[in-house]
Amino acid sequence: MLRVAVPNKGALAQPASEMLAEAGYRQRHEQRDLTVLDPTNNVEFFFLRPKDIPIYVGSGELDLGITGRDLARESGAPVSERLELGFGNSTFRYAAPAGREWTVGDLQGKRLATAYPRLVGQDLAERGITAEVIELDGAVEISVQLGVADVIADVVGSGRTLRQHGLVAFGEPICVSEAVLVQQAGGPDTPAKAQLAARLRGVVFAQQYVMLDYDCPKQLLEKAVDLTPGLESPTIAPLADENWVAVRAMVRRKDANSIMDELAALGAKAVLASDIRSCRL
Ligand SMILES: Nc1ncnc2c1ncn2[C@@H]1O[C@H](COP(=O)(O)OP(=O)(O)OP(=O)(O)O)[C@@H](O)[C@H]1O
Ligand SMILES: O=P(O)(O)OC[C@H]1O[C@H](OP(=O)(O)OP(=O)(O)O)[C@H](O)[C@@H]1O
Ligand SMILES: [Mg+2]
Repeated sequence: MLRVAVPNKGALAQPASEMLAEAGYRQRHEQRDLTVLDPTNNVEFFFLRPKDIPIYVGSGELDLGITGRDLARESGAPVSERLELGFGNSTFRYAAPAGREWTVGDLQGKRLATAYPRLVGQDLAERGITAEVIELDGAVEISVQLGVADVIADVVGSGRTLRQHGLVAFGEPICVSEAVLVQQAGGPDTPAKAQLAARLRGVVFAQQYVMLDYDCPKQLLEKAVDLTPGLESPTIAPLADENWVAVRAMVRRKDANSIMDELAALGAKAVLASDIRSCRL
């Protein structure tokens, strides 16, 4: 039976479970459940703190886990990334009170609060900077206001929390993070691990694309196909009106609207975009 760790709380919990459900796996209905058995797929899911997941996976007790890249690096556990999952996107950055220009050199001798002491310690050491690292568990942005720190290093998503507390980020991000599927570094690969990864890859990929359908006058087909080459090549189907064809092709979600604009300008009609839920390529 494949044993898989899933975040039980926090920013990754819901999207991780939704992605697994989309990939056909049974997920918990009760927020407090710590395990769910999926006998159909021969998988047992363990709902754990995202910070602890690299420890379980790195030790080999669990086969795969979903966590943040930043947390995996912070843990120091021997895990490797198998797949980027495209949610939980954040940067891990230094921040300090707004109102002056900060540079990383200004960190020298400061009191620096963080929930990621290992990542920060490594970064400071690489830069040859000495600072007093104050380890907190969360709500790090408020520590400056409360007087226990001069600067912080923390996760930035939208940047709203920093702004709310009068802080500005500075320096290059220490880590650019997203949710990742991790496995034990150098651990054995098995068909069961590969199957779960392939199913998730199908969902991740599907989320990055939409399916475009449109009607195209035959004489414009070549130009239209240039705009929508699809993965292999687009499907072209005849219409009752022999001067027109129906075209179907996958396009990147981020490009979909501009391609639709161009198709409409070209003379295509009934240009439709629809979601793809999963795929195998
Ligand atoms: N606001 C956010 N936007 C994007 N990603 C985020 C955000 N907050 C956290 N993350 C990411 O989610 C992952 C887990 O962080 P999270 O804050 O959920 O865990 P935690 O701090 O251990 O739990 P909790 O906040 O519930 O105590 C990390 O990889 C982090 O980078
Ligand atoms: O840039 P934003 O979109 O505002 O998000 C960033 C905030 O979100 C996370 O906090 P979380 O809710 O996990 O609380 P925590 O600090 O207690 O972990 C993170 O630690 C930041 O504080
Ligand atoms: Mg948090």
